[in-house]
Amino acid sequence: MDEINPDLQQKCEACRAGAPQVSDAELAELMRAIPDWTPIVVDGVLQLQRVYAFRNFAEAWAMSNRVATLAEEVGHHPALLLEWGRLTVTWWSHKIRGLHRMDFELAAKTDRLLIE
Ligand SMILES: C[C@H](O)[C@H](O)[C@H]1CNC2=NC(N)=NC(=O)C2=N1
Repeated sequence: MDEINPDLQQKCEACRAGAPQVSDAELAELMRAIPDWTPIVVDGVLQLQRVYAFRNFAEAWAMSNRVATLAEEVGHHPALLLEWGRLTVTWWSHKIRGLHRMDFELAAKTDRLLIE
């Protein structure tokens, strides 16, 4: 098992067991900041999901690379489903099996990676 990069671990507030999940009130408030995203529940775990549409596979692929680069920078990772003309991005915090404020921040950052 290769050494876990300690500063990456520190960087990701949401990646620690015991990190706080957002409350229902915070969820409602935070969702207003990311109106194009949808809260979903998968295997009992609350997650944030958005489907981005593109003209072809290459553009969806390029966006997936930008999101992957963001994830590596912050040490917090989404699920990415890459298809022809579509990229589905799903953010949640694995360790706490739910949503941390960081998931909302990263959803907003993901939107800013779109190149119109
Ligand atoms: C060791 C590594 O830093 C941790 O497993 C990180 C990796 N990326 C992660 N990403 C997400 N979304 N949740 C996590 O709990 C998580 N943990």
